[in-house]
Amino acid sequence: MRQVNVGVLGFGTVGTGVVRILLENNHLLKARVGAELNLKYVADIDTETDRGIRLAPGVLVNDAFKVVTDPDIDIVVEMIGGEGIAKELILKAIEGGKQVVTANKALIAGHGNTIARAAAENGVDFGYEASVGGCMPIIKSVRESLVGNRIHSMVGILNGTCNYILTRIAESGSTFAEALAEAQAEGFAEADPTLDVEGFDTAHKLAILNALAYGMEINLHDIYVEGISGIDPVDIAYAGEFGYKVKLLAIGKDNGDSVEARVHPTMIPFADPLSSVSGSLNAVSISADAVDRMMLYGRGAGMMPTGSAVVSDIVDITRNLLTGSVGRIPVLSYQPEAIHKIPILPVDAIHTHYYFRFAAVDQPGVLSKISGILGDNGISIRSVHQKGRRSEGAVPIVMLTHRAREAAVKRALKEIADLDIVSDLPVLIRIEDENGGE
Ligand SMILES: NC(=O)C1=CN([C@@H]2O[C@H](COP(=O)(O)OP(=O)(O)OC[C@H]3O[C@@H](n4cnc5c(N)ncnc54)[C@H](OP(=O)(O)O)[C@@H]3O)[C@@H](O)[C@H]2O)C=CC1
Ligand SMILES: N[C@@H](CC=O)C(=O)O
Ligand code: NA
Repeated sequence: MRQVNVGVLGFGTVGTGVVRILLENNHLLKARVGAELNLKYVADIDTETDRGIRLAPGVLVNDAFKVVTDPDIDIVVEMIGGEGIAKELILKAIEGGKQVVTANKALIAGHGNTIARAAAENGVDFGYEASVGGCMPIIKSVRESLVGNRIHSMVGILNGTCNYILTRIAESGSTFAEALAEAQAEGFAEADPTLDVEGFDTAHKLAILNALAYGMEINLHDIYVEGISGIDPVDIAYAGEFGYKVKLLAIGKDNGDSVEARVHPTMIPFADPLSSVSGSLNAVSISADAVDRMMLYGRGAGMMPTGSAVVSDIVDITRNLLTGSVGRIPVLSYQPEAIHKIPILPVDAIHTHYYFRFAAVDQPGVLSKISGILGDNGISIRSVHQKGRRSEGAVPIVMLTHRAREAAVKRALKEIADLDIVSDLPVLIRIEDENGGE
C-alpha cells in the first residue's frame, strides 16, 4: 500500500484536531483511501506543551522549514495562521513541488491569487476547505457540486465567534466581553479576536467564496465590512419584537456587471432558516439557477470540526496523487485564464430595508421632523415605534423602512443627527427580508 507522508505545521487548536483525526481514524482512512497517511512530522515552536496526544519519537519538531524542505514529505499542512511565516512556508512548499493544505483564510484572502498562480505553475494542489465555514463542505460545493450552476447569491453566517457572541447576548443575557471570553476558551476565536468581532474574518471568507462563485480575482479590499462590536443589546431585543434576529451576515450577490460583497450585522426574519443558526454554528444559503436554493449548515470553528475539513483536503489530494490527477480541479474554481477583475458594487449603491433607532427629545413635532427628512430623501417608512424612555429626556424612536438606497439613507441620517432634538448618533441596521415590501 502506498504511503503518503504528511507534515503538519502548527500544533495549536486546528493542528491538534488534524493530528487526532489522522491518528485515531487511521484505519478508517486507510480503508477508504487505499493509502497509508503517514504523519511524518508535526512542527511547532512550542514542543513542551502536552496536547494529550502521544506522537512517535522524532515526529514533533520545532523547525517548520525542516518539514517543507524534507524530500520525503508529500503534503504540507499549514496550521500556523497569519500572513507572515505561513505565507513563506506555503510558497516554499509549493515551489518544492509539495501539495499544500491550509485553513488560513486571512492568507488566502490577502494572497490567494499569488498562491493559486504558484500552485498552477508548479503543478501542485492547494486545499483550503477549512478556511470557510469550518467543517461545512462549502468550497467543495461551490467548486464541484454547483459547477453547472450560475450562482445568484450566497448569504451566510461565517464566523463562529460572532455568532456565538450574538447568541449568548440574545439568549442568555451575557455581556459582549463574557461571550467573547467563552468563545476564546472554546478555541473558536482568532489569535487576534478583533479579526472576528470587527467582521474581517467573515470578509476573508466572503472574498474567497465570491472568487470561486463568480470567477473574479480574490478582492478583499473592496468588501464593505462592519462588525458586531458596536451592537447594543437593546437593538437585539427590539429586533425580536419585530420578529427578527440579528446575525453577522456575509452577503455575496451577482449583479450582472458587478458583484455585491458586504459583511454587516443584519436583521433576518424568524422564518429565515439562517435565524435559527446559533452558537458557533455556521450556515450558507446559496441561490443558483439550476438548484434553486441550497443550504449548508455545520460547525464553523473549533478543533475537531475544522480538523475534519483539513483531513478531507488531505484525502482529496492523496487520491489525486494515487490516480495521477493532481490539478484536476482549478484552485480558484475557474481556469486561470478565465479569472477576471470584477468590480464590487460600492455599499452606497445597494438597495435594502433598514432599521433605525433615534434618541429624540420627548416633545411634539419630533416624529414629523424625522419622517419629513426621510421622505425628502425618498425613504419610505414601513412602521414607526416609540419605545419607553431610555435615558433622561431621550425617547427611543424605532423605524423600519421599505427598500431604500444606502446613499440616501446615509444622507438622511446625517441630516437627522444634526437636529437639536436628536441626541446620540442614529443607529442603522440593515434588514434582509424578502417580505419587507418594496
Ligand atoms: N480555531 C478555529 O476554529 C479555526 C481556525 N482556522 C485557521 O486555522 C489556523 C490555525 O488556527 P488555530 O489552530 O486556532 O491557531 P493556534 O494559535 O491555536 O495554533 C497555531 C499554532 O502554531 C504555532 N506556531 C506559531 N508560529 C510557528 C512557527 N513558526 N512554526 C511552527 N509553529 C508555529 C503556535 O504556537 P504558539 O501558540 O506558541 O505561538 C500555535 O501552537 C489559522 O489560520 C486560523 O485562522 C480556521 C478555521 C477554524
Ligand atoms: N475565528 C473563526 C474560526 C473559523 O474560521 C470563527 O470564529 O469562525
Ligand atoms: Na469548509
